[in-house]
Amino acid sequence: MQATASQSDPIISFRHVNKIYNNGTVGLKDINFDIPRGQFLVVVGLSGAGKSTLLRTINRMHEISSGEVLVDNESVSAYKGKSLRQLRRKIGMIFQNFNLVKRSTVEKNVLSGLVSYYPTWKCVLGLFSADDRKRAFQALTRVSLTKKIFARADELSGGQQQRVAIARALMQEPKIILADEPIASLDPRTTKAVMDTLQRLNREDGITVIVNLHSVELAQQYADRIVGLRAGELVYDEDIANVTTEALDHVYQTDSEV
Ligand SMILES: Nc1ncnc2c1ncn2[C@@H]1O[C@H](COP(=O)(O)OP(=O)(O)OP(=O)(O)O)[C@@H](O)[C@H]1O
Repeated sequence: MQATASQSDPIISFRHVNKIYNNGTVGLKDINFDIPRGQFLVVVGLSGAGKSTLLRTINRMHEISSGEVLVDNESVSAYKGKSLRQLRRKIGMIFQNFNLVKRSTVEKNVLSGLVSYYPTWKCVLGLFSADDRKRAFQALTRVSLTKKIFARADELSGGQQQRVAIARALMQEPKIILADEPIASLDPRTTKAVMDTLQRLNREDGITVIVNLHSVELAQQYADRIVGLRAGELVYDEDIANVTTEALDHVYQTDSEV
């Protein structure tokens, strides 16, 4: 599938997106908004508000029930097989629990970001080209972790492991990074290192970054724009210049308080 987007088009658009889980739970309710290329967007909201669901509709980890999610002007629902793999290549994803192979080296974990480019057996046997190993080194340079390249992943701190996960995503040369609560299990110092790394990739490489966060303080510190979800609905959407703590508090009211 050929992307036909120009630089001024949004990189992602939500058009009347609804997601109802099989058990009837409403995940998302009539979501409508655009994300411009190169934005650092933070999504906030109470636990269960729909933040993870929203993020996962972008790379089709979750299927939507109705509406449209567009990436580069193409509806992601239309992608199948090879084209779906290509869509997922341009979207890196970072998880709260890092999703590393803990007994493998940092280098092998980073190289596994190429899994959609290599046959699985080559990945399992670790048969990567010298060129790709060079790229893995460069990706680790971007997250300031080259010294740990031959360490086992489980020898690293949580923050370092998350930066390995970011380096792994960089191997895909992503246009978009989705980060689902990337700092939820980290202490304040390592949180800063991870958020600073995401900010650097956004500013220096122009990668569009979308981060789900519980912390309003961090959201205000890093975001270009904050959107807020409550019970699957978009209830807040402001550029950072217009964000006020009082208005954000409204996002965190429970249904009985609204
Ligand atoms: N696989 C699923 N099946 C049924 N309901 C689900 C499923 N995944 C999520 N939900 C429900 O959908 C709603 C939105 O969940 P989601 O995980 O997107 O929220 P969240 O804002 O990311 O929460 P948290 O901050 O706790 O991660 C919640 O009510 C949740 O219980």
